[in-house]
Amino acid sequence: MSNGSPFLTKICGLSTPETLEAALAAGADMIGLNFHPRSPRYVTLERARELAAIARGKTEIVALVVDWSEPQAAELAAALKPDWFQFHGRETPEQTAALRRAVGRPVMKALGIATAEDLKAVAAYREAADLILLDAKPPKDAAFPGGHGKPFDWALLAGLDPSQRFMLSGGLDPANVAHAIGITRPAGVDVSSGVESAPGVKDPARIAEFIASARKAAAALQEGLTA
Ligand SMILES: O=C(O)c1ccccc1N[C@@H]1O[C@H](COP(=O)(O)O)[C@@H](O)[C@H]1O
Repeated sequence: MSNGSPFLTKICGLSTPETLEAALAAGADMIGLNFHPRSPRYVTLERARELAAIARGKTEIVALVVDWSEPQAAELAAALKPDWFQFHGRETPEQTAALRRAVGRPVMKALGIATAEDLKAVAAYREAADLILLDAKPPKDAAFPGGHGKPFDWALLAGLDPSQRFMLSGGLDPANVAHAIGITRPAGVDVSSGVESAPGVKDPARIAEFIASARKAAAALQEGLTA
């Protein structure tokens, strides 16, 4: 659980003004714009700028990229001016640090978790990234590395250094997010497919339900911790 910092909710892969407005109305702390071309949530720079103009100052704008070079990422930083970058590929700790220097803003680094062994990688990113995002690993034959709506075994996180701040993602949805928060005590939660009616099609009602359920569970946990 985050040590005193506010609990974060992130709705990722928004691609229309209507669903972005739904995320804002529901109180999303972060919204993700997905620049991975093979994703069903992919947005062009033009569309991203349109969405960012609506979102700026109301929520934190996160640009999601996969295995980009430093010049590519710096160019997007200048063109979009997101508040955060999310690196969701195979970026090493050194590449993550170099990318953070290149974009000049906070970064979150996604790490795939399938076994206890995978947790060993987390410590190496502690200095390189501002936030760690623990996600499920993609299926073996997947065309893109995230957004598959599959959870990992949350009990594995009992083996994580308790001082490690992280955001949880992978297969979260309105029905399971409270349970996931209770088990893993994350600093925040990130969702994409769990608030969709079809791949890439966000559902405003599910977005509202997800955020309300996550906030309620985080508040209950916080109360329990401070009582
Ligand atoms: O959502 C995508 O299409 C995507 C594509 C490439 C990299 C990451 C992607 N999404 C991220 O994956 C996790 C989990 O998503 P889900 O809730 O299981 O669908 C989330 O962090 C998204 O930001």
